[in-house]
Amino acid sequence: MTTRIRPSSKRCAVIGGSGFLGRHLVERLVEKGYSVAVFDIAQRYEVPGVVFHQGDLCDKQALLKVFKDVSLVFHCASPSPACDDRNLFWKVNVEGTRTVIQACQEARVQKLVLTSSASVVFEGIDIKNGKEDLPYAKRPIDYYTETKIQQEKVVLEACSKEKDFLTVAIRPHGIFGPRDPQLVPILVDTARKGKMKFIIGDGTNLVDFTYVENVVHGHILAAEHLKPDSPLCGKAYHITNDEPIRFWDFMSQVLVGLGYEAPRYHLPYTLVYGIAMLLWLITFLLRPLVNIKPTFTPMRVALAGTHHYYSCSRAKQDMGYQPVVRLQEAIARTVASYPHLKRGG
Ligand SMILES: NC(=O)C1=CN([C@@H]2O[C@H](COP(=O)(O)OP(=O)(O)OC[C@H]3O[C@@H](n4cnc5c(N)ncnc54)[C@H](O)[C@@H]3O)[C@@H](O)[C@H]2O)C=CC1
Ligand SMILES: CC(C)=CCC[C@@H](C)[C@H]1CC[C@H]2C3=C(CC[C@]12C)[C@@]1(C)CCC(=O)C[C@@H]1CC3
Repeated sequence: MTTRIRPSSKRCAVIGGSGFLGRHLVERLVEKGYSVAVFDIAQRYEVPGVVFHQGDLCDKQALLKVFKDVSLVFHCASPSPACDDRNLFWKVNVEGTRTVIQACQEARVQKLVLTSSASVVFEGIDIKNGKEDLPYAKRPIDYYTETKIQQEKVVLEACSKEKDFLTVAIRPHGIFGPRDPQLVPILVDTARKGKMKFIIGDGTNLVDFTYVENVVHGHILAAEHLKPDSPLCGKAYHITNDEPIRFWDFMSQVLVGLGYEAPRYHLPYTLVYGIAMLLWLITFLLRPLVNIKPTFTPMRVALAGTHHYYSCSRAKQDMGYQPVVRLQEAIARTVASYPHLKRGG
């Protein structure tokens, strides 16, 4: 009989470690003394001591090479929500995640921490202080959400004390911070095109925007508290800044901080949502001929015009989570990190 020596609990791999969240996670893990391997389809930076492996998470053999002697895997890879490719989402988020689980089990990885999303329960209708027991969206607005739901289910169902394989899902919402390729760049691009003049709805809808360092903190706490006898096994956790803010106040603060004007004129929510649905249908029908990416997708309009904020009391209770950077400080740091996106810059 061969006995396998358990790898140190500080040997981990980060799938999607080249991405926005992944890179912040890698940097913090290194600071905390973890030995880190990154697995991603692209390598975009270098960190001393971190080993990069370029590969597709759908490739089990490639994963197995990286998981050798690893006890903990963070899975924070996904196609961008902006890509509207249903096949790619299913292949990577669902089938690929099944492959990640198989590779973890074959390599005898003990813990898998998935980056899920709070949007798994969002179907365009107000959510106020939503808890983790809300049902999954029955009619997900886009393919990203549809596949994030399946991905989370697959990961949580794989949790097994008998197999010595424990899983947990972190559900962040509206991650922002330095190097984010989505939120601030999309916002500035929209402002530069002169399309940020309008507020969708009455502008009072509250939303969670979560600073990336708080999301990273939640992931590491989850990994460290995930044990056979802990309540975390097979569960999902909201991680937010715990300071819901009006969507349009957040947008205005970032825009004004970067030298752009805040939106002022109101448009009715149902009108804009209807136009976004129509645009989506037209782009869908024209897709064999041209690939157009509209700024106003139904999901974006829903995010901009409804309440969607979540309670993170479960994370506070089970893993002692508290945000480490408050919202105003987080906005100031974020704005300061984008000098090249300033007006006239
Ligand atoms: N950014 C946000 O506001 C939120 C993000 N999330 C989740 O957080 C995770 C990370 O998101 P971000 O860092 O914002 O995205 P990102 O796009 O910056 O990073 C994703 C990374 O995954 C990699 N990747 C994609 N397909 C891959 C494949 N087949 N094999 C290996 N690597 C692959 C990409 O190269 C990229 O480096 C995702 O799972 C996303 O669903 C959840 C809630 C909110
Ligand atoms: C809270 C949350 C889940 C945020 C996720 C990030 C993005 C979905 C947003 C980042 C910039 C936002 C944005 C819009 C929608 C949501 C974002 C893409 C608009 C398109 C909404 C309609 C407008 O008037 C323009 C906005 C530009 C920025």
